[in-house]
Amino acid sequence: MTKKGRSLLWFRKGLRLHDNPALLEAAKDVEHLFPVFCIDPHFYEKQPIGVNRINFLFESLADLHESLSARGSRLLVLRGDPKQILPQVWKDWGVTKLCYEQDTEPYALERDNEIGELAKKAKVEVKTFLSHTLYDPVEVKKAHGGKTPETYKAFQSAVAKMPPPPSPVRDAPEKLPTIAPKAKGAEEKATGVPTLAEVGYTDKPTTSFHGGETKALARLTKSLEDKEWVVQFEKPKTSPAALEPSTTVLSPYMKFGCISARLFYAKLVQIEKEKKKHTSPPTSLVGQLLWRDFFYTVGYHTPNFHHMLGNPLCKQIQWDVDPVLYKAWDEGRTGYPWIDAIMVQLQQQGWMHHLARHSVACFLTRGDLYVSWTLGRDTFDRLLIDGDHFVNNGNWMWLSASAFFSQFFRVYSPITFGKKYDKQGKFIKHFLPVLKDMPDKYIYEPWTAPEEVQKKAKCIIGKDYPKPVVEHATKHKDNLNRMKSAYDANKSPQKRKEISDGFDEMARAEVLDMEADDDEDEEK
Ligand SMILES: Cc1cc2nc3c(=O)[nH]c(=O)nc-3n(C[C@H](O)[C@H](O)[C@H](O)COP(=O)(O)OP(=O)(O)OC[C@H]3O[C@@H](n4cnc5c(N)ncnc54)[C@H](O)[C@@H]3O)c2cc1C
Repeated sequence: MTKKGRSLLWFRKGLRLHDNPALLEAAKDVEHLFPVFCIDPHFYEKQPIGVNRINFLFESLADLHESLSARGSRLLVLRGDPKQILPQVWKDWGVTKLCYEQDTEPYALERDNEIGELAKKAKVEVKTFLSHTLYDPVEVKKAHGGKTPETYKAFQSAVAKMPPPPSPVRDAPEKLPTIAPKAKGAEEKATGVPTLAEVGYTDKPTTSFHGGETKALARLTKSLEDKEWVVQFEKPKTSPAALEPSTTVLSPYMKFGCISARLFYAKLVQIEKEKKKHTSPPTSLVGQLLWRDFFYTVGYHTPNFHHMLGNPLCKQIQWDVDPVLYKAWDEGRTGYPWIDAIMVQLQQQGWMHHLARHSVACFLTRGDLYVSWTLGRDTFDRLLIDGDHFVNNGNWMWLSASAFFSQFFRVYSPITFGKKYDKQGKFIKHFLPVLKDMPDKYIYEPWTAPEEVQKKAKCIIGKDYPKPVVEHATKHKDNLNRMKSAYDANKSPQKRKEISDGFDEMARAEVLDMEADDDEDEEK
């Protein structure tokens, strides 16, 4: 049988050849296959993305290009708005079928709807596949009696009624159809990936985590090597202060789809079966994957999930608009070494442990600074290499006690929490070398060190390292009262509306534009 059609495989997330149903479909029974990635200005012009994250993406694309090349194909990197460039290339290349993995983020839904319409007009067949999550959010809602599961428990009981997550599909064939040799402009586009400079970045990446399916699979294998560690994994028992990460650091690979969630899940379930005795959700590793799916499900079904205003799940809270405090937090200058070291880790590595994220998110919002969670979300979105729409928004709402979690009186101390894991403050000294000679006794509260000690440590507080921007002991108590009033107000629809109406979105935007002019929470 001679193969005739030409298909276009559009990579967006899902930057992998394993467990990629869209790829299998695109490669099936066609003469030529065009694997395409569009560098969409939407993602890096409208909102700044840190150099570590964009570099991680480019490394992932380069890896994909290599793996495709080994199979006789290549990655065609196009630049521009996919709504404009895809119709152009499918016309130029005579494409008859368009395949891609579904993306449920709001921007992607709108974009893909428009592209679907354009394809229909051009008589290009469209085939899409759900392979970024374990479960289909639409099916989960159905299993929950047509209601959105708004708690992890509700999500668990919904998925318990569903068939288990689909097994990963087979790997890409060893030989893929070639791109059509004379397709207009295709050869020039097959140059792989632009350099950082070409897309306007002057800084060099600083993270030690590198993108790509090859690295992702190696990391998965290494993470699961010690089966005892896997079956005994309990997230709250892993250390946020470990310099060698105490969890898998697979999140950036999951974000870009360099690793399949279904493959990760299948491997965990296999190990659990083999070992018999194992920890359980929510704290086990399987539990971590379910958290991800939970946020994807609830986020998909909640309008304005990424805003406070117009978001039915989110408590309306009159957060302070304080550019000075926000910037101090964003730049790691709060004067609390535990908080600042984590923020420096974010800038340098683009990744922090989950409980470290808890600490800084609580500090920015209800704990200390009383600044809006959406500002913290934006900082994370800019700097995290795993910055993920649903997971980031969901966790920020959680930590600010705006949704999902309501025990706002349980506040992380910026002084004692880190100490439980790292008495000597090795983590702090690593990320804040200015404090490296500060005696252990003062490392979490250097402003309490006598002048002589500060001099000896060559770190004068207020000069070499900032004084605390707020006094935790008093501020967190004031904030508790404010949170209590906010929670009371949210019980009345009228008062809730008054808070929303009074919240100044413009002031919030100005903060973003401005150029630098007792302990434990519920742990997951
Ligand atoms: C304020 C805040 C913001 C966050 N923003 C993000 C984000 O933008 N992107 C992101 O991937 N994670 C985010 N997290 C969740 C979590 O901190 C990271 O997923 C985790 O620390 C990644 O490290 P790991 O891969 O070693 O996790 P592991 O513990 O090894 O877990 C395995 C996988 O499970 C998933 N996972 C783990 N914890 C969570 C969780 N709480 N919610 C959802 N999925 C989870 C991740 O895909 C992770 O790779 C955020 C947490 C907080 C508190």
